[in-house]
Amino acid sequence: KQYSNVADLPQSTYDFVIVGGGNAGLVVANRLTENRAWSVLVIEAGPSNLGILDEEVPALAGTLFAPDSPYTWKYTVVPQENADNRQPGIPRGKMLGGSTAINEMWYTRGSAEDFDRFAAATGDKGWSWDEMLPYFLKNEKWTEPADKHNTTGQYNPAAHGKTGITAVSLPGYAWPIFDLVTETAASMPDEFPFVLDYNAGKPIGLGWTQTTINGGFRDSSARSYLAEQYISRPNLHVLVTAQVSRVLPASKGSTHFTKVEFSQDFKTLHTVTATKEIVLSAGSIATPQILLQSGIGNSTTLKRIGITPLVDLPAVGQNMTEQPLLSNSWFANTTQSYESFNLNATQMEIDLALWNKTHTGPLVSTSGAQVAFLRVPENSSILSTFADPAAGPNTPHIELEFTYPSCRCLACKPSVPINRHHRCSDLILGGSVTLNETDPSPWNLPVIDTGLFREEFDFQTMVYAVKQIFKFFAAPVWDGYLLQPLDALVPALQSDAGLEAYIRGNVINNQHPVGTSGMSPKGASWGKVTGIRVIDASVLPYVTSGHTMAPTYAFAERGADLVKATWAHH
Ligand SMILES: Cc1cc2nc3c(=O)[nH]c(=O)nc-3n(C[C@H](O)[C@H](O)[C@H](O)COP(=O)(O)OP(=O)(O)OC[C@H]3O[C@@H](n4cnc5c(N)ncnc54)[C@H](O)[C@@H]3O)c2cc1C
Repeated sequence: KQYSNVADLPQSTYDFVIVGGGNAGLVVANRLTENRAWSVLVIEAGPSNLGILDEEVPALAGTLFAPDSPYTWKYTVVPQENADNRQPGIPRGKMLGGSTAINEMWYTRGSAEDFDRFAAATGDKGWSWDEMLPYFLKNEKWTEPADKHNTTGQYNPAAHGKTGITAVSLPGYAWPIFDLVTETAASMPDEFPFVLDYNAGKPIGLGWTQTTINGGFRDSSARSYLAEQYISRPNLHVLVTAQVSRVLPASKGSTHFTKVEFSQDFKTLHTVTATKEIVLSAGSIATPQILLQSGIGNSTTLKRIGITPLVDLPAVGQNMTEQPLLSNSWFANTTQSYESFNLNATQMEIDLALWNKTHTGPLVSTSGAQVAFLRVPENSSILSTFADPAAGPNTPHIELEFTYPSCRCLACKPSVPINRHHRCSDLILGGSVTLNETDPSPWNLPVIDTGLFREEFDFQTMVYAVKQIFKFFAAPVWDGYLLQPLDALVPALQSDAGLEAYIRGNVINNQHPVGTSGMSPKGASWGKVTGIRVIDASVLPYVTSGHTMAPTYAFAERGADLVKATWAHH
């Protein structure tokens, strides 16, 4: 049952208390309450997802993570010295479903090598590709696209789960650029080979995007793992609009944690007790923030800001890896575009009426339907100068997202630009989440550094990637369709200096931070606490070579199994 007022909660002691009702948290809540003898409380800072139209309609996602959205945390990053000291945003979902309720729904698992590297880093082969694949399948319910088109040759059925909980489907509306992208790739097969299914372990190539869309609706973790048949379980309580400040030890100075402290008005503090475990699933920014506020982190820093250290664990909040993202836009000679409904109220009414009636049409689309996962060439000077940060030879360095013709800024209104994102999916080492030292109040936002382009490999790879995009769109297929580049891109096409300035002046974060509570090697002797487990994207030791929702689902499925195994006989 869902509660919005703490006074209505029927109990103050649960077997498990889960902090954060997002991607991972709701998987864990669902799986633990399969055991009817266990009681579970989820505490979520944001509101319920129900009744929010933008959360239902895939194409309206952009409003959910816009800076003025009520459904995101207002995190900012420190000036990024390798990106013209700009401070690109890093939104995170703040409602039931967490970031799966506001994200762009791309379902990408990463490469098999990414997971084998997790297994090597942790000494736990349970995180390897072969052992994680059953968890991907357990999460996934392969679903036909909204337009029910024939999907033969667009994915590998053998790689997908049919009976899981979260819907995954292929694009459900045919945009005109599909054929142009396919034709261009076919004319450059060495550089843009076709990949039937980038989720089968070897993602390199250009193929069709898979997304968590169910019959035209976004399928967030709230819509799937908290569907009516689950939220109605008597042993599952979900409290919304309640923000957790700390986890508290069983007794003063103890490293066994049993209580969760939270508030609904940022004045009155409440606590609930977990008799078995507290599961922290507040995401890559908030989970380390809560740990630090609770005295788990770098003891020296904690003491300096007046927090009593309980466990010295300097890695908390450190080792963030993220991905740089850059949009490159040209004007296009078409009226069939995202822009038609973004900027034209009448068109939006027509498209929304269609969506309401049939759950089909352009609004079932997320940002793109085709994607290329690529490596910089093995003989390039980049790879001879820098160590290859990828997990292996079948792991991409670059992702090119071919988005629909769109324009999200009014300045572009008279024309219709085609908008392509791409980003390096390599590692940025050294991003961090730390407490605000001048005011470490638990209700304050933490200090975030995503370390954009701190690694020169990332920058050089971005240069290479943009040049590949220029080559792709110079193909004759685009004549007559593609018009001039947007003004910002013009200098980039003219000189290397112009390209560098353009990249540094426009790169942003890709919303995939991980590693801030990264897993230690199995059996590590340091930083031990009992009573708390972290299950969310923050535990991934490195970012995968793709987006982070699918890995988080799979990690949460395995995480839930590990919790179950611990308490199987209690
Ligand atoms: C705008 C955007 C677009 C993205 N696009 C994609 C995409 O297309 N494909 C993809 O794979 N990935 C995408 N991602 C990334 C992906 O969604 C996240 O990596 C993943 O969902 C994170 O899961 P999580 O469980 O760690 O955290 P979240 O899903 O963010 O869940 C954390 C939850 O904890 C709650 N919380 C936080 N602090 C507290 C507190 N103190 N007390 C109580 N509750 C708290 C939050 O409100 C939230 O509900 C995107 C992310 C964003 C933000």
